[in-house]
Amino acid sequence: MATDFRSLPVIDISPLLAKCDDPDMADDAGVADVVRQLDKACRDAGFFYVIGHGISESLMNKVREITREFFKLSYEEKLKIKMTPAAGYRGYQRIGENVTKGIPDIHEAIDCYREIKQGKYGDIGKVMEGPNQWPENPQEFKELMEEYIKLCTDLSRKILRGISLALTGSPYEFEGKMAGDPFWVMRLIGYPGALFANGQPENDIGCGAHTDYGLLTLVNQDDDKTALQVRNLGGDWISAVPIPGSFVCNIGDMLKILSNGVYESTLHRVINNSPQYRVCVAFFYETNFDAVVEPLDICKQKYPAGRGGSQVFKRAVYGEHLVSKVQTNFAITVPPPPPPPPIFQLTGYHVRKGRSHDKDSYLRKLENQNHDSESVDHDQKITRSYQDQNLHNHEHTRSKSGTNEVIVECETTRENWVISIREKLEQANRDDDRTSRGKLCIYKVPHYLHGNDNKSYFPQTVSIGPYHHEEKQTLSMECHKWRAVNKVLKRLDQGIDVFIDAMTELEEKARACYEGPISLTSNQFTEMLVLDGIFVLEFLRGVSEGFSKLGYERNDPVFAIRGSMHSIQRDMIMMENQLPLFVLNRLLELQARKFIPTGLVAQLAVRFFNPLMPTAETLDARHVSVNPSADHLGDLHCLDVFRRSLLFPKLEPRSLGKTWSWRSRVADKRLQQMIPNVTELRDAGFQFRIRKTDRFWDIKFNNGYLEIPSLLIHDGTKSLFLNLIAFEQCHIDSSNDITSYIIFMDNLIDSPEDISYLHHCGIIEHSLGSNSKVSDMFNQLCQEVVFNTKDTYLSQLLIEVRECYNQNYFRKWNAWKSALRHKYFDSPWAYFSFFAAVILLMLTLSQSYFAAYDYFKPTS
Ligand SMILES: N=C(N)NCCCC[C@H](N)C(=O)O
Ligand SMILES: O=C(O)CCC(=O)C(=O)O
Ligand SMILES: [Fe+2]
Repeated sequence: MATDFRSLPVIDISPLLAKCDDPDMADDAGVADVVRQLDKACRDAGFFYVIGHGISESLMNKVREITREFFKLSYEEKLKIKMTPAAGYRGYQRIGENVTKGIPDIHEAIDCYREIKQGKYGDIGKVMEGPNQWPENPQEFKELMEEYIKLCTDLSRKILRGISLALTGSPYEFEGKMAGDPFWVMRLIGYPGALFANGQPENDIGCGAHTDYGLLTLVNQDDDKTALQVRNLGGDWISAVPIPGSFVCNIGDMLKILSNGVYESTLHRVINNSPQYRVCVAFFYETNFDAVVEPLDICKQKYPAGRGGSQVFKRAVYGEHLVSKVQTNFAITVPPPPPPPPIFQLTGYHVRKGRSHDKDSYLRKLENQNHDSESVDHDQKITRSYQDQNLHNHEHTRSKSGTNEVIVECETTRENWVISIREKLEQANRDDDRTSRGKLCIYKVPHYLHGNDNKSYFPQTVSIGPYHHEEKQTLSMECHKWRAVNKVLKRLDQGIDVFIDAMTELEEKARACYEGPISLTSNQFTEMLVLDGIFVLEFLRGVSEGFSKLGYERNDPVFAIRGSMHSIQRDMIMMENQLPLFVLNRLLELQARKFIPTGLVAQLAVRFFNPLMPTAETLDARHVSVNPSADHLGDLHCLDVFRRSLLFPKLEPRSLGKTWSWRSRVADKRLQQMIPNVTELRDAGFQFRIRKTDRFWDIKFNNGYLEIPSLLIHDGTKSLFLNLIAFEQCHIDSSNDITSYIIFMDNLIDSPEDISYLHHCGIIEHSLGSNSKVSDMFNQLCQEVVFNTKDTYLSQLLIEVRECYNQNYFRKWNAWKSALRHKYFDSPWAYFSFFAAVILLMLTLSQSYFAAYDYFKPTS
């Protein structure tokens, strides 16, 4: 049971070692003293330093140095002993491949395990069978390690004799059937040095909070970097500051069970804040592989004191525990479940111009700087804060003890209980996320909408997603997709497996986003996700960061701002040509090897599609610098992101979901004519004025003036509008704001003259060649659209315009003016006589005035 320790005790175990082959060792005063210290350390912290252990400091150093030498080798070299499930999870694991609580650890490692004779432990053991993979370089690696393992095995057994005594047992409780044939694990670990942001270390989680699995761990760590942290009862992380020549020794899950929870397997983690690469060699001494581990009898009875009844900790089979841990650790076999949402404060990268390369260079550095402590970048502007994972093991089990069923609680404090509940909630959240069906959001354009307009709805250059997979017109782009994947892998110096595995995990969820059956097989679908996803991301990033930064030539036929960019952009916005955003997010995350803020992909997409914006105003800085996590939650795909950015800042929601009423929901164009066209309105005295705003939908009506923001129409606008409308039509949770706007404009525009006048007012700019093309376009846009004329953000405005028009308000005024003009002022003479009459009238009036004045004037 952990306490609120602030430091870890140092125990000189030499008196124990001196006597540890003597069955009566307990009688020795020196041994008794060590045993007392061990007992206290194991109860209070579950962690302690061991000195006087008999393994020479020079051997400890040598083991770390040779490990450091290995990690300095090229990836190519290191991957010669790559860890795979087929190799029994033995061998080299790259940075980020090990996963703790769903989060990739920023370390690389070699795992070695005691050899398992074929078939010795049946199916469970089979998973971990196979010889250890030792590197050829550095030389004598294997010999040195094997000697070290022997010494550590020996030392661990001896320390455990002391711990046996501390639990008031014989010295040999951890021998015989429990641990007489002990399994062991050795993990050689390298943690990249921290990068610095504004002089502050970046706090990469080298290894997330965890407990060790077996009996006892011996940590041999670098002397000059403080990185290992141990969690105390209050939740504070206490650093295990290195003591040269010592081992940091801690208790694993099996010893916790054996001791019936008296000794804690304490939560710990690693954060390397030093700019230098850190090496740690962890030796894990375990029980027998097939041991059924349950509390020792001596512990069942006596511990924990103070509570009635025998309290029995849940039992476990060590081999099963290990295998399940190894498999969830290893990202490649069992991909990490989606992490609990990290809290990100992100400034600087991808978001603001000029710093967009930061993240990429950060990653490159992460891998390159390993051994090069000089290359600390003080120019980073990345700040992050991971949500503290207060995850803690807690077990609450029922077990049979004689005939009485005893409810057992091992963590008694309320705090730990609360922590365990939180952990379960988080786990459920992750499971939910992993298994949940994706939400239907990518539709095929309904036949009634697309008619024969394939060009507007179907990709012409590049197919993204399953609907147009490998269609003839898009085939020539396929080789460029492969080229993009190669480029990414080369940049990351990484294999394709991670991407394939991640997409395999997302397959089901991704499939569920698409409407209707998809003919691709599982492999084809997954391959498509990898290929298309990486391709899309290269474009999004290329536009934001510069294609040359991503390693493409200036004259690349595809990955360049010129070239086929224009048509690719148009294809990538189509409704049938989408990938779920979570697929893109995951792929970007894998490239970043860490979590990226929700919304980063969306921001990249907003930039990428900016040229399609139908406004003359350029994108306001607000659009891209909004807090990424806040504004893009729930984004579905690129078309959805673009649509939302068009509506930014958000329109007030009018009603929940779509309302349905047969009377007002129409697809008949005549009934959709809610207001007259420009010519008619002008005749009725309405006036038009451009409205200065970057919200292109923000139309106002004041005193006879219709104020409309400028609209920029180019040759991609038709397809863009059609796809936006199609999405709003298909997606039940989407508002109909864009459709409303387009129907409104369609109402106004019937003829080229309408366009001509709107252009005259500055409201419409276009590059289609003739006004009639523009009016034709508008007249085709909403042909078959089903639209609720009452459910639009423009409802109020439409009512007012219609009322004014119907009451002839402006027309009456207008009619009066023109009647006057026509009747009385039809010639210059009419004006002349009018003015002559006015002057005569004024003269007459003044004459009358002076006459009256004379009459009444008082005589002086
Ligand atoms: N005991 C061993 N092998 N140490 C490595 C542990 C790293 C934590 C592990 N990923 C976890 O999730 O538990
Ligand atoms: O790197 C360290 O100091 C400890 C590593 C560790 O806790 C582990 O691998 O289990
Ligand atoms: Fe550990």
